[in-house]
Parts: sequence; C-alpha cells; structure tokens
Amino acid sequence: MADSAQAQKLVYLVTGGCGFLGEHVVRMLLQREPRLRELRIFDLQLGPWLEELKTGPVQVTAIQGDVTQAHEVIAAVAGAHVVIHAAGLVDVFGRASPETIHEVNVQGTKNVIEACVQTGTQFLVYTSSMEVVGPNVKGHPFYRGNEDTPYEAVHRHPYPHSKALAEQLVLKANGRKVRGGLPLVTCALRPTGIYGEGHQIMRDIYYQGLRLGGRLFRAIPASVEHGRVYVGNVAWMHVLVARELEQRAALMGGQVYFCYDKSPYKSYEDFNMEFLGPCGLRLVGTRPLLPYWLLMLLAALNALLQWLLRPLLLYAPLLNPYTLAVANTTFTVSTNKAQRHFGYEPLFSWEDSRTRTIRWVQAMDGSAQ
Ligand SMILES: NC(=O)c1ccc[n+]([C@@H]2O[C@H](COP(=O)([O-])OP(=O)(O)OC[C@H]3O[C@@H](n4cnc5c(N)ncnc54)[C@H](O)[C@@H]3O)[C@@H](O)[C@H]2O)c1
Ligand SMILES: CC(C)[C@@H](O)CC[C@@H](C)[C@H]1CC[C@H]2[C@@H]3[C@H](O)C=C4C[C@@H](O)CC[C@]4(C)[C@H]3CC[C@]12C
Repeated sequence: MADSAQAQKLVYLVTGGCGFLGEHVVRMLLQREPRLRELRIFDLQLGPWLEELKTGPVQVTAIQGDVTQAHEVIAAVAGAHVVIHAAGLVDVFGRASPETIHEVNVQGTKNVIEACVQTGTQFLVYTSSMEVVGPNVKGHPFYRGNEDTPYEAVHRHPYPHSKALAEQLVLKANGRKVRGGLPLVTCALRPTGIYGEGHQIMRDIYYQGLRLGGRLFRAIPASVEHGRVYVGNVAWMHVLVARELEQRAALMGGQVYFCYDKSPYKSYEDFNMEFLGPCGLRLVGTRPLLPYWLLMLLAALNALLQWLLRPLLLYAPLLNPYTLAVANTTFTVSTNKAQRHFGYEPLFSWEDSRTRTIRWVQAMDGSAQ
C-alpha cells in the first residue's frame, strides 16, 4: 500500500454537495476515500457545516456556484480527477417552473459534461433517479424490477423528464475524448426514494403529523409498495463507483445502476411510519380513509389553488396529481448489478438505517422517547 503522501493524490468534485444526499456523499468521501488530496464542494447554497470539515488532512474547498453557469462549472471542474454530479432541482411540488427544472437538471448536466471534456477530467458519476424509469404516466407498476426490466418509460412531469434527458446525456458522453486525448468514463446511479438524516419530505410529513395531533391519515393502500434506500448506502455506492470506475471502465462505463439496500418493501406511508411511529405519530386507517376519486379531486384542487395563488404566494402541498399518482403506483427494484459490477454491498443494515433515521427525527424537536 502506497504511503499516505502518495495515496492522497486525487481531487474530487461533488456538485450539490450541500444537499440532502450531497452532504452524506461528502462526509462518506472524507471517511472512506483514502486517496483524496482535495475535495471540492460546489453548490448554489453552501452549508455552515462545511467549516468543520476544513480541519482534517484533506483540503476541503467550498465553491459557491451555479451549474447553469458554464464558466463557473469549468472553473470548479478544472484539475479534478472525479466529478460526482448530484446537484439538481428535485421538485415535484410545483415550486419551480418547468423551464427552471430543465435549466438546472439538463443544461446543468450538459455544462458538467462539457467541463469534463474541456478540462480533461476523465471520470463522471451522475446521480440519476428511479424516476427516469417510472412510474410512468400510465401508472404501470414496476414490481421488483432491475436495470434490464422492460418498462414503458413515459414522462410528462418536468422533473422525471429532466432526469431522463440528463441521464441520456451522461451515458451518451461515455467514451468522448477529453482534453489530453483520454476517454471520458461515465455512469449513472438511480436511487429509489432516499430516506435518512436530512430528508426534507420526511421532516415535512413529521411536522404535518404533529400539527394534526400526532396523527397521519392513510391515503394510499398498504399493498402499493415503494422502494426506498437509506441515504448512507446511496452515498457509499457513489464513493465505490467513483473508486472502481477507473479500474473497471470497460465494464462500468456508460452503465446505469439502481441504488438499493435491505430496506423493506412497503407503501410510502407505512415505510415512513417505521420512523415516525417511534416518534409518537400514528397512521389512522388500515385502508385509505377517502376514495381514490376524492383524493384525485383534492389533488386537482391543490393544483388549481397553487396556480391561482402563485402571484401572491407559493402554495405547494404534498398532495398534487403527480405525487398522488406516484405514491399510488408500485415501484420496487430487486437487483444485484452494482454488486456484480463493482462489489457493492450496503454499508448500513436496515436496522442501523432505521435507528439512525429515528434518532434524527427525535432530535428534530427533542422528542426522544
Ligand atoms: N431525494 C431523493 O429521494 C432522490 C432520489 C433519487 C435521486 N435523487 C437525486 O439526487 C440528487 C440530490 O437530491 P437531494 O434529494 O439531495 O436534493 P437536495 O435538494 O437536498 O440537494 C440538491 C442540491 O443541489 C443544489 N443545487 C440546486 N440547483 C443548483 C444549481 N443550479 N447549481 C448548483 N447547485 C444546485 C442544491 O442547493 C442542493 O444542495 C438530485 O440529482 C436528485 O435528482 C434524489
Ligand atoms: C399526500 C399523500 C398521497 C402522500 O402519500 C404523498 C407522498 C409523496 C409526496 C411521495 C410518494 C413517492 C415520493 C417520490 C419517490 O420517493 C421518488 C422520488 C424520486 C426522486 O428522484 C425525487 C423524489 C421523489 C419524486 C419522491 C417525492 C415524494 C413522493 C412523490
């Protein structure tokens, strides 16, 4: 094994490094990538927690920047050996316009790819999403599917559409010559619904339950299963892919990998209760309390209200026609492609993932029980 001076020679860049997933990727890299000399964290909004990372042996460089600005991306990428592109606008609640979602998720990804080509960075890992596949607009279930399962991926919503376009760009760029003549090696990771410390939607649902007297009301049948994956395992897969991409370029280049672990298959609501239940919330109803047609009507009313109120304020509730359709469509993955291609095994067991998430919820407002 090379001594520490030789081993620490690589420069990594993580775009979106201050986000929910990005922060876990940053911390995982610092803990588990011994070859790091410099870790660049590029984000629109830098977190104050970055300061605590600057006391270690790895040079941590915080870069406030916008992936839609090509020159800012080029400056951040120049000299990096590996780019992990996790920056994105994750919006299925109508907060941002379709144009903005496309600008960030598609044009931003184009800028990252071109920056790699122009500056000579050879390895690019893209954080894609299960939504590149589905659920599709027809509500077809994807049951224990894998990377090769045939499925009619048809998207109308701007977010999944943008992720699909961006993923295509990344995979198509595999093999392009970068500055210096070497080939660009790319791959895309497709997490299912990520949960864990820092998950904003879980936080929102928790506080919604507190506002409703500790109760949540079942809207989705328990039989509708949604694949979920712990954020620490998604971060670990990113670290592993970035490490193995060079040695296994021929096998991994241009490939997609679902992110998976041992988290149980449950409905979105029942899965959330694994963490919210121990924190004092109760899910009312063994089956949906309202008929689906009424939920669709309420979702449509929310969409109409959002449109009417937009000139005055942002009204963006959890329930809208898209989120209802997604929540109500089974989407679970069962694959071992990441294990076969680069030896991935989840770093965190289901029990550990669950405990860590519960502790995070409990710490939110000192509700430890
Ligand atoms: N959360 C999930 O369940 C999930 C599942 C699958 C895939 N993903 C993907 O993982 C990635 C990270 O998602 P997340 O859940 O951590 O979301 P997040 O919103 O917490 O993090 C996204 C980060 O990107 C940054 N960002 C947004 N626009 C930017 C821009 N123009 N320039 C630079 N930085 C910008 C944000 O500031 C934020 O820090 C996204 O690409 C998302 O599509 C998320
Ligand atoms: C109000 C009820 C119907 C409630 O059950 C709605 C839940 C809804 C907000 C979530 C159900 C499924 C979620 C999505 C899924 O986990 C996968 C995603 C892909 C990722 O790339 C971004 C997030 C998301 C779209 C995620 C968003 C919240 C849900 C729609």
